[in-house]
Amino acid sequence: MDVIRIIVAGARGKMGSEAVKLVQRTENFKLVGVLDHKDGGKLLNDVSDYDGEPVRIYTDPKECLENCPADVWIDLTAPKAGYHNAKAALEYGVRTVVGTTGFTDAELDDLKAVAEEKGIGCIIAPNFAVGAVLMMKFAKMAAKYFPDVEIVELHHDQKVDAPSGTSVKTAQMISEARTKKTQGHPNEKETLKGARGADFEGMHIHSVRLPGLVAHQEVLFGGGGQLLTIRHDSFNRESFMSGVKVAVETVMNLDTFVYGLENILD
Ligand SMILES: NC(=O)C1=CN([C@@H]2O[C@H](COP(=O)(O)OP(=O)(O)OC[C@H]3O[C@@H](n4cnc5c(N)ncnc54)[C@H](OP(=O)(O)O)[C@@H]3O)[C@@H](O)[C@H]2O)C=CC1
Ligand SMILES: O=C(O)C1=N[C@H](C(=O)O)C[C@H](O)C1
Repeated sequence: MDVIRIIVAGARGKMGSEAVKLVQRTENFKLVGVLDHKDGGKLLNDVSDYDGEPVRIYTDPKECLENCPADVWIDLTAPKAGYHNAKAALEYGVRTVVGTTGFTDAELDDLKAVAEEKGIGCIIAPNFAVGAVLMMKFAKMAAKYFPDVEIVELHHDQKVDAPSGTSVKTAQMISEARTKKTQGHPNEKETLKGARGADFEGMHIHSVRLPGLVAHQEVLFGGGGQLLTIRHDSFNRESFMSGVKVAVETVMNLDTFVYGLENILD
C-alpha cells in the first residue's frame, strides 16, 4: 500500500485532533504537517499529546504547502479559513478532504471550478458520520411521501455556523424528492423574529445550541394523523473518523469534485 502524506488543518481543534489520531493509527497514512491559528513554528509534539514523528505547525496555508510535500489536505477549521485553505491546496495541486462547514454556494462553486480546472479530487462532506449520511438518505426517501418537513439540528455551543452544514445538505437532498411547498398557514406571521427558523424552499430549519451536546439532528415529517421522525446522534468526534478515512482513500483516485459522503459510499 502506498503511503498517503497528509496535512491536517485545524489540528488543535476538536475534530482536527481526532483526525491527527486517525492519521497516526492508520498504517499507510503519514502526517507531514499541520496548520492552526496558534503556536506557528512549534512542533505539534510540544503543544499536544501527539507522539508520532515530529511535525511543524504552520499558520499560513501556502507556507505549509511549500514546506510539507503532501498528497491530501484535510480541512477541519472554520468557514472562511476552510474555503481559503482548500482553494490554496487545490491550486497547489494537493487533493482535499474538507469537513469544514459554513461555505456559501459561491464558495462551493469556486472550489468545484478549481478542482475541475486542476483535474484533482476534492471531497467536501458536511458530515462524515455514516449514520448521518443514512439519515439524509432516509429523509430523501421519506420526502417523496411527506412534503411537510421540519429539520431540527442540535449542536454544542462552540459551533460558529448556523444552520449546520448537515441540515443544509439534508434540505438539499430532500428538495430533490419533495414536491415544492410552502409549509404552515398561508397567513402565518412571526411575532418574534426567527420563531419559525430558517427557510429553505419553504422547509424550516431550527438550530439549537447547548453545552453538553455534540452533533444531533431530527428530521420530522408530518402527514394526516402521523409523524415520522428520523434522528441521528453523534456522541463523540470519533464517530466521524471512519468517514474521514474513506474520504482520504477515495480522494486519491478522484480527479473531480464531490459534495457529500453519500456520493462515495457503496
Ligand atoms: N464534516 C463533519 O463530519 C464535521 C465537520 N465539522 C466542522 O469542522 C470544523 C471544525 O470543527 P471543530 O473541530 O468542532 O472546531 P474547533 O474550533 O474545535 O477547531 C477548529 C480549529 O481550527 C483552527 N482555526 C480556525 N480558523 C483558523 C485559521 N484561519 N487558520 C488556522 N487555523 C484555524 C482553530 O484555532 P483557534 O481555536 O485558535 O481559532 C481550531 O484549532 C467546523 O466547520 C465544523 O462545523 C465538525 C464536526 C464534524
Ligand atoms: O460543528 C460541528 O460540531 C459539526 N458540524 C458539522 C455540521 O455543521 O453539520 C457536522 C456535525 O454536525 C458536527
